[in-house]
Amino acid sequence: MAATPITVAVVLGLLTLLYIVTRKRDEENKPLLKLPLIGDLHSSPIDKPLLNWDSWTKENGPVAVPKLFGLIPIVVLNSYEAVTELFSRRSQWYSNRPPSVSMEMITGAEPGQSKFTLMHDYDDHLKFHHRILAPSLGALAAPQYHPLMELESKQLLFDLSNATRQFPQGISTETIYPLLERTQSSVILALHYGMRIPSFEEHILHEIIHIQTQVTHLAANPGIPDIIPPLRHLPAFLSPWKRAADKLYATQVDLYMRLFRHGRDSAGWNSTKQAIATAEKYSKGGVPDLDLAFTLATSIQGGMETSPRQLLWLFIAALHQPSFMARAHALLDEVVGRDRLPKFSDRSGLAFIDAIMHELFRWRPISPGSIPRRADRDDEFNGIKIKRGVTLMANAWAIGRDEKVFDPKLGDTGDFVPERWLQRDDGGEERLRTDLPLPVFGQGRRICQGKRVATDGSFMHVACLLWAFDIEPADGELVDPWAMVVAGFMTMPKEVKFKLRPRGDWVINVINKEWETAEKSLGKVMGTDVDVENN
Ligand code: HEM
Repeated sequence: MAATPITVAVVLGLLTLLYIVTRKRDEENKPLLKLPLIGDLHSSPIDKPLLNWDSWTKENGPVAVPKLFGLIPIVVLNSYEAVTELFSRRSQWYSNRPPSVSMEMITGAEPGQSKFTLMHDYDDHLKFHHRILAPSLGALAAPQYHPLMELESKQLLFDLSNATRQFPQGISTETIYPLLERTQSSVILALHYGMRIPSFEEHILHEIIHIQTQVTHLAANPGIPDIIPPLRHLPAFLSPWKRAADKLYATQVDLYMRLFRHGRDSAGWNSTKQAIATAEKYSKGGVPDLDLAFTLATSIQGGMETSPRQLLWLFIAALHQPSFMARAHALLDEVVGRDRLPKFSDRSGLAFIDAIMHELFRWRPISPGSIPRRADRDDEFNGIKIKRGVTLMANAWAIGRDEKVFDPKLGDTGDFVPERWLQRDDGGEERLRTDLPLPVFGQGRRICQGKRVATDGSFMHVACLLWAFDIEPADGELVDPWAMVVAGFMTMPKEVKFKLRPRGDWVINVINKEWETAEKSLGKVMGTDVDVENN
């Protein structure tokens, strides 16, 4: 039976009234309103949002308590010291996310129990799901997924070299983006489900992107039940939100279970098989397939949308401060040569390329406000009161510019200076610094579970792109490194046109030869069907 609009309006009105009255009666423990994952702090002004954050951080110091929409207090952590103290040292009180009714409703879950790892409360269930993910996203899995990343980088170069022939006068970031998106989607889907994405036109890719867009939209924009949580209890026939949430849940179950079965039944190692093996080993009563399917799906959400946007900033850095390119080219010629593409086995000799990748994540963190946390007790830091239940955001933009951590003597923190990530070891060799943070991945118990996959993949793509191409301004095009757009809770550069030129004929020859002869069967690329924890 469908409810009439009048019934819905009346029930809504009553519930709103009830909610306001109960809140007034219980001022002390009043629930905080649901926040969008990222609010208007960085989405205004629309044009250059982070320019605003820069001066705002300088004015406010290490911790600021602005009001979102002028109403809701939110604690913003602007220094490495503040985020380390709260999210790492006091992590038992700062490891939950702010409540999100929508994200629970679209996974058919109770409060705090969203089936997405990202939004679940930090309890035993979540710890166990982190445990399930760890072997397939960490160091043990790297030898399994490195050949996959090398393969996808080869296709990226092959696709890009074709595209550069089509656009000799200049190629735009909008033309390149789908090629980067295909590359990363193929890495993530092959890693998780043994499913390569050979072309951007693949139907399954668009099915996933379509669902992700709906989920990200809900995560970034509060719905009415987020503002009036009791609405979650309305039955579907009275609630348009419940009907929409149930529909999105059913669509997700169908998709994630199809992906899960594909992973379980396909040839070669992948994260689905690893998750099943890990769950069987460590759980007493077994883990339902649907739970595993959503846990794996959180990683595809986190993994597919992020890295391609981050990589676009490489082109902006190269156009804005091109001096690092000559050094990168000389190093790649010396270590890799001109007869083959870079491989992971070259990495120890390519510290400067690793430094470029790290600087990219610091200079233009694509999720500058990170993913929020909530305070689970009344607390105080540096004289600033933090009220229980309040939302906290780690300002990755400001933390990456914290001069107590990133020494400005090594380069202005506003500039793109890869050298800040290098130091000499006892033998005089230049090595990547491992003592500096990458704030874009968060910190403490809820740190990004896919950080290793993201940085390994980005290293390989940056090495291959710089090995193959010169990046130069297109005639008459000015590059503004501040020009960016906000997409969901991420930022990406505004469209810009530039020249992407193969560094010589040898580049095309090597790319064509390596792509033609590459092993593309995942059963072979991903190695044998093993539990990596037993290796
Ligand atoms: C450029 C790439 C990426 C960025 C910038 C990024 C950023 C983040 C951030 C900021 C968080 C929240 C951290 C916190 O609260 O402290 C997060 C969580 C997460 N990320 Fe990533 N991520 C990236 C790639 C990936 C990849 C490749 C995967 C998996 C293959 C992944 C899986 C996850 C998961 C499962 C969580 C949830 C952790 C939790 O809430 O307990 N991410 N990511």
